[in-house]
Amino acid sequence: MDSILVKGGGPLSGDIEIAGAKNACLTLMPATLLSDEPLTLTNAPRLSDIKTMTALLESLGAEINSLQDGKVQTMSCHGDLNPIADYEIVRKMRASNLVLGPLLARLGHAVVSLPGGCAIGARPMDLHVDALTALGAEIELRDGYLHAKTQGGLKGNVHKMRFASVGATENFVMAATLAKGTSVLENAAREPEIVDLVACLKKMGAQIEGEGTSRIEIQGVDRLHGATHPVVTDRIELGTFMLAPAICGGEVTCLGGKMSLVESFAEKLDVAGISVVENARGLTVSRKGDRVQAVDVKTEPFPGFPTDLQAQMMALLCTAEGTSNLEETIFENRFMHAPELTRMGANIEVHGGKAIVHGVERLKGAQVMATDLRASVSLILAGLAAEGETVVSRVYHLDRGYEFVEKKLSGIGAHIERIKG
Ligand SMILES: CC(=O)N[C@H]1[C@@H](OP(=O)(O)OP(=O)(O)OC[C@H]2O[C@@H](n3ccc(=O)[nH]c3=O)[C@H](O)[C@@H]2O)O[C@H](CO)[C@@H](O)[C@@H]1O
Ligand SMILES: C=C(OP(=O)(O)O)C(=O)O
Repeated sequence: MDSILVKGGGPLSGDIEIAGAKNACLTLMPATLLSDEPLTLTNAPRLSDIKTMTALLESLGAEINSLQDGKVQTMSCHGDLNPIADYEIVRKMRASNLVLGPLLARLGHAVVSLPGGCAIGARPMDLHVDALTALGAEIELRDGYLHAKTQGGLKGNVHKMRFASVGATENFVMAATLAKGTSVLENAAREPEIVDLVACLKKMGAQIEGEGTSRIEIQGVDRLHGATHPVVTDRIELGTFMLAPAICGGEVTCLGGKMSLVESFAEKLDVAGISVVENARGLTVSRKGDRVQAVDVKTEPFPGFPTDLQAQMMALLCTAEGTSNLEETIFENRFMHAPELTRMGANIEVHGGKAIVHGVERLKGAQVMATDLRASVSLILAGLAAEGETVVSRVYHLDRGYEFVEKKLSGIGAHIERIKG
């Protein structure tokens, strides 16, 4: 297994390119199951999760061509489809569950293994099951698989979710595009990746209103057609790289970054003493003073502070002046980076879903282990600012969500290399 070696150093400077969003691409790709015409995605990120989704869709009967080194994905589902999403692929990634809604809509039945993914919480499927059941699906769990069927196709209905789940919103919206009549989802998630999915579905001929609000209305159509769609910018990669100059000092421009994608995150950075300026090229980030100031953070569904930036923000706050309180409200087990940061000299207390970070002057390099995707990158960020060398092991999680991370960070002056293992 590969490791990443980071040497703490001075300020960072230059430009860093932000890729298309993993979490948008992982819901846009299954949308190809909804049509027998080709769907082309441009600005796709080059990630292992995209390869996993490619393998999954191919196993279901999709033809996929990866062009321009993976930046363009053309997909077509014109032949017979296999309704069974096998455990061996699905277990690798939570987002595999996003084939359930499209398969049900297109075929009227599907058998999808319960998904795997990062061990950040239990992550059940009940909200997906409830949402699709509201559209007339009959779903039961047998042998670790969700067996779903419909009697004569999906039918439009009004459904209110107990919690604004991102994935359940995506499954409901995709399924409802081909359902008979009108469907309404109340308490829908509002994440930019959902807005991007809807933009693509509309290009494919879907009739949808209200994306980006908590009420999405879908008028079912008989069929969807082909389309070409650019994947929206990855706001989590953006936020992660914004933290590099915040932690190390210097000035970095995140190319293609937009304030509207990271508003609540940038507000917290401002309180911590980090300047973020939007310009024609992206977001330019620099530290205002010598030392970052403590700030309290609570994760929430969009437009609140994203849970996917909590670990990286904790890395920043480890060396802040004062004490920061972090509250994780989305996942019940998402502080696994805290003991690893402690190995580097951080002073962190974790009590259930709350963490108290007492800022220290400096972190020190250490051997640490990445436990999940965002934890991995938080340890790299911490290593960039620490005295000496840090070796982050088990970085396969990292490759799920960050393309060419060593190359991108070296490009702004970081000392980082991959040790093949
Ligand atoms: C591929 C993708 O887009 N992943 C993102 C998506 O994950 P994902 O779509 O899995 O996240 P959800 O919004 O569904 O999950 C949020 C919370 O709801 C719970 N829940 C979810 C579904 C369900 O049926 N029952 C249930 O209880 C989960 O355990 C979790 O505690 O949104 C998360 C929250 O912003 C992000 O961290 C992930 O990066
Ligand atoms: C938790 C994440 O991804 P997934 O939902 O694919 O596990 C993430 O992107 O931080």
